[in-house]
Amino acid sequence: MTTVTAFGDRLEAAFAARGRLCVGIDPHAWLLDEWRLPDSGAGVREFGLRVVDAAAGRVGIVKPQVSFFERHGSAGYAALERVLGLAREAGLLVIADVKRGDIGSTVEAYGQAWLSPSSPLAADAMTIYAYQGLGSIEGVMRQAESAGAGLFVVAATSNPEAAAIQQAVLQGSSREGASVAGAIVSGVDAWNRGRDGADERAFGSVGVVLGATIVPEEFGIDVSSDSRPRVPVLVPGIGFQGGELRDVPARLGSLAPGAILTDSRGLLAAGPDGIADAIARRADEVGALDV
Ligand SMILES: O=C(O)c1cc(=O)[nH]c(=O)n1[C@@H]1O[C@H](COP(=O)(O)O)[C@@H](O)[C@H]1O
Repeated sequence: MTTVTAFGDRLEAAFAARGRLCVGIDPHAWLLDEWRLPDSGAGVREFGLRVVDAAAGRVGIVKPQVSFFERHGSAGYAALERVLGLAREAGLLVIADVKRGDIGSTVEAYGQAWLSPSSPLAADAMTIYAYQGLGSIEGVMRQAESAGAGLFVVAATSNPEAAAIQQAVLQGSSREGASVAGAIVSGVDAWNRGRDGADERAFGSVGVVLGATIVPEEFGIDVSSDSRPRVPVLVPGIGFQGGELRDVPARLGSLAPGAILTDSRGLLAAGPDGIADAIARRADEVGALDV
């Protein structure tokens, strides 16, 4: 039987080696234009490969947003397979930003697509939704664990229109009275604490997504209690969406040590000639944060 290294342990190693900046790979049509690349499968492939090249050795984590590849159908998927493969060969931890969610058996099929080591789309982690109930993601959490992969469950997002749903209060369950976002974070935390060897681990393998533009406490998320293993927290929304890097540590409070600061357009807009320097500068800024 082959042993797998837990995603939380691999994340800890990535933090130690390269810090906590994550480079988003989001080939928007306007960025392809600025990068003088065609808006096609070949264009997103070239874009993705160049971003991976610039990220390798400067950061430890990348996050391809698959929607921009899906726009080009099978050619986009072929491009994505290459980008995922190159990123993993370069030693980067790859978070596939796929945002999947459904009944349990279907989520597990998504898990096979994105987390199974034998899949052509294999990544180290994927983003998911638990809006069909925390129970609907239990199977994929187990699947991720056996593959040594990670999951990031969307909890409180960076877009302003999300608050009405994510701040809503649960009724008629064991988490009665908790907000949707709060229940997701505490559910993930409880899952990580219940794993074998949890006591020795710095980080769990299931994380949450909390936008840099929001204040977690306003979403009913407890940021005062220190939990171990720590919950990895994917933090998007810096720069283009108005989130400030310097606000993140105080806002995340006790969750801050798990923070993965992710930036897409704020780096990609530097263009093909400026991307490597932009990544290096942002990595220094992230490294200077008190988390
Ligand atoms: O899960 C995500 O990464 C995510 C969650 C969220 O709350 N907000 C959010 O913007 N994202 C993703 O993070 C990236 C943000 O892109 P930039 O605003 O260009 O840095 C996009 O790929 C979004 O899909």
